[in-house]
Amino acid sequence: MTASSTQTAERPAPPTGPGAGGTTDDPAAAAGTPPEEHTATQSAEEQEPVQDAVFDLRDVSVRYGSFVAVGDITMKVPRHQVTAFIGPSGCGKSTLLRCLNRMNDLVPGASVSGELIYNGENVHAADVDPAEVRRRIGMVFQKPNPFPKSIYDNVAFGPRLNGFSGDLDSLVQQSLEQVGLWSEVKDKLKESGHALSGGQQQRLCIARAIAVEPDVLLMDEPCSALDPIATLKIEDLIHQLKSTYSIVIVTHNMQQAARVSDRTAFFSVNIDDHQGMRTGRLVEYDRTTKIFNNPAQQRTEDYVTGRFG
Ligand SMILES: Nc1ncnc2c1ncn2[C@@H]1O[C@H](COP(=O)(O)OP(=O)(O)OP(=O)(O)O)[C@@H](O)[C@H]1O
Repeated sequence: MTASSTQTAERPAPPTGPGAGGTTDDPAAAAGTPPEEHTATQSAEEQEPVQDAVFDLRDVSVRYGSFVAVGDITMKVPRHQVTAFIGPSGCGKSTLLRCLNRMNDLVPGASVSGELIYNGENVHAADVDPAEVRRRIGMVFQKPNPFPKSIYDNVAFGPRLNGFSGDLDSLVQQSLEQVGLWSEVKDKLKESGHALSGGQQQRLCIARAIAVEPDVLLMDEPCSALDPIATLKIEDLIHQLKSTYSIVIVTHNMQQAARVSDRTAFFSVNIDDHQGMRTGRLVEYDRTTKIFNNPAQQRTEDYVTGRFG
């Protein structure tokens, strides 16, 4: 039995959660629209403590110009576990994810306030090199994006850039083995990465990310362009990789969040009374079993049971 199927058996699928088939007094929720302006949020003290945190976010807000896309996020992300970010479209999941490795610095007009501590260091401090942050905190995107290079060169690209002086062939092999791709590609390493299937391309991108020996992997909807079989392979891979890396994944697929993650952060959108600004807020953050089986916030329950979003 695979790791992911074990998890699936232990964790009920989201639609069987506590609110499924239940009633609500909120007409907006009953109508399937989110009662955005009334979103209650969990206080930092109510969050399940994280003993060993790789990230410690303290009142982090992210703006595009004057627009606050996501506001006042306080949470600790555990080391060597999988943390899922879930929530309706536009609540700031990807924005927050991209801030963790300063990828959002590349977006014109984007700015961050608050403290985003990674292994005890503020990643936005003046003396921190964003390129080094991105080497230690790798990223895998929604759409597989191999470079227009050979399979070998895709994996070797980062180590070469970093001046890797060890045995590159071994490193490429190990990285491809870690993502379960070696046996499928070992006889065609010189062929283009684009000649692989979508699922293989995504595993190649993960191999490329881990070849530079990062500490953290950020994954932004890594399976949304894949078929169910390729998706299961990536989910199995995520289970294996978490013993080596801390992983944060954005997903729209709640069953996937339930299957792969140890902790889940549910975000939603609040509408500012005066300006009508739609700002993403962290509604609830806890162990995944709690979020899907017994959430503290009504809005979380409405979301995970499919009542809105
Ligand atoms: N480059 C940008 N410039 C201005 N606003 C942006 C930019 N990128 C995102 N936004 C806005 O920030 C808010 C959060 O967007 P983000 O993509 O982070 O949300 P999300 O929860 O990941 O959404 P989805 O699930 O649809 O991908 C949205 O209102 C979005 O329109």
